[in-house]
Amino acid sequence: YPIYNNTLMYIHKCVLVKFSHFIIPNGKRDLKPQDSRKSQLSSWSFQLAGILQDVSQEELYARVCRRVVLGALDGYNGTLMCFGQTGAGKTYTMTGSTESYKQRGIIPRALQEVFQEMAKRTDYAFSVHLSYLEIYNEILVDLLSSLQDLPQLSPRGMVVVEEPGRGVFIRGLSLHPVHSEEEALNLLFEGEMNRIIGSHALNRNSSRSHCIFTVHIESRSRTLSVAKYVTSKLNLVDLAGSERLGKTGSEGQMFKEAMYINKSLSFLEQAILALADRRRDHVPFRQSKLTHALKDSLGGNCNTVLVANIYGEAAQIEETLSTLRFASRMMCVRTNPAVNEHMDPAQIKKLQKDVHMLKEELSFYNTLVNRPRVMYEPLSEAQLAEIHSQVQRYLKGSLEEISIISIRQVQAVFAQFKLAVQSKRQGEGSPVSKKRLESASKSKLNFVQMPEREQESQEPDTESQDTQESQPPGNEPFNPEYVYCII
Ligand SMILES: Nc1ncnc2c1ncn2[C@@H]1O[C@H](COP(=O)(O)OP(=O)(O)OP(=O)(O)O)[C@@H](O)[C@H]1O
Repeated sequence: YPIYNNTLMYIHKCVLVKFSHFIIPNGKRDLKPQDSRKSQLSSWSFQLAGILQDVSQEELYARVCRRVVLGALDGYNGTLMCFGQTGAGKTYTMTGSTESYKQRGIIPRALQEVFQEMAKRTDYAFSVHLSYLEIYNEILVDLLSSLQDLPQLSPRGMVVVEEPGRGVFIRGLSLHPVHSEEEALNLLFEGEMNRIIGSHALNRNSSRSHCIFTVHIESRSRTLSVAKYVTSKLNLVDLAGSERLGKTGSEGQMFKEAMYINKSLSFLEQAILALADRRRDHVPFRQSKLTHALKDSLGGNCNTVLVANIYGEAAQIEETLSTLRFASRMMCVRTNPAVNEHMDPAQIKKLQKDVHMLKEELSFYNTLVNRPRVMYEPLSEAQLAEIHSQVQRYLKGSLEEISIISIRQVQAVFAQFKLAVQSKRQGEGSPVSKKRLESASKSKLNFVQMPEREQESQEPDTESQDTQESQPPGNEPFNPEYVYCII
């Protein structure tokens, strides 16, 4: 790819990171910037997932983000993070341009997708909350705090905390329920506005901060009354631009801002290096507010995508190389995405109560129809042995029928038949050992849910069915092929 072409204003803006080969052009010595005398290299290669050159916002979203956003609706945490030098297009990529609808960025598109997809998944009840955090010079700022009636917390009142079962979260950061794309977009714009107002009031540059827009999703099945529910966090991160201190000659407040940014980005890089190194068991997440806030969003069970924004100008080669180096390090971080499932204690209690009530109903019903022997507890060893013996006697013809007393018993009988067929096929013959009997009764579900093809192959043809029907029950020799006809 002809990256260093001075005629290009932006080369495309986004390099995305995962496995593939990205090569900066060979032998373009003339395009090497004047001030990189230290390096004699004129070509570099980086392991990245792909390069997006001059692509539309729509294509970028489809290729890089959609998978992560849909994953969040299934219960996987997701992080989409833009990284790169100042002015390389991170905010454009993440939020987009206000000039036209077509140029909207990842966040508005992700919100649209979340609500559209939720409307399609009618079997689930979703709830969505939003938060918008800014980290400026190691100070946490809630960009949506103005929307709450609660007294405003001072920045010092907000802290990054970790709790078992809840993971990492910011204590004091406001969470806002949203029910439609429109509501969610309003909050995004409110946050953006607060970011600008805050930066004017405090006389600081709004682009010199890290921003984390988080979509918190919770889903519960509407059809199954299970105590299980699923949660996820979709973090959309616009990092502050990296910049060499010497290059801009910044001083005063700008110098301080740049120092904080570089420090936090360097801690981010250290955390990523540690995450990528399997021999390291400690990852220094607590070194900065940024890494601490992103602790469970970089590696672990999270779907993480880094979008590295770069300039296509030769004069920016130092920053471009440093961005790509960072990106290729991120490539080495192994993640193991997993659904965040939780059990709702209140729902568990309710289900236990329901089971208790149903058991009482059943026992009442059994008494009415004079069936007091029915048991609903798992079968004991003695009961399993009795079933084993009954089935053996039935197969030999010495027992005419097995009386049905409960569903559990029917399942254990079925499991016995299955074992008998299997051992006959393997030429082992009966009797079936007690150990196999126990394991068969445990595997009753497998038996009930036999795959269709297996069922088909074990079903006798009509002819043999007829033959079997015409045989008198009782003293005929046991033919396992017919067992499933009985079933
Ligand atoms: N792909 C693009 N197409 C058109 N304009 C773009 C593109 N990328 C960025 N721009 C424009 O370039 C300017 C700088 O981009 P942007 O503010 O997104 O950079 P940034 O990396 O977020 O900078 P900073 O680190 O200072 O926040 C903006 O005016 C933006 O609209």
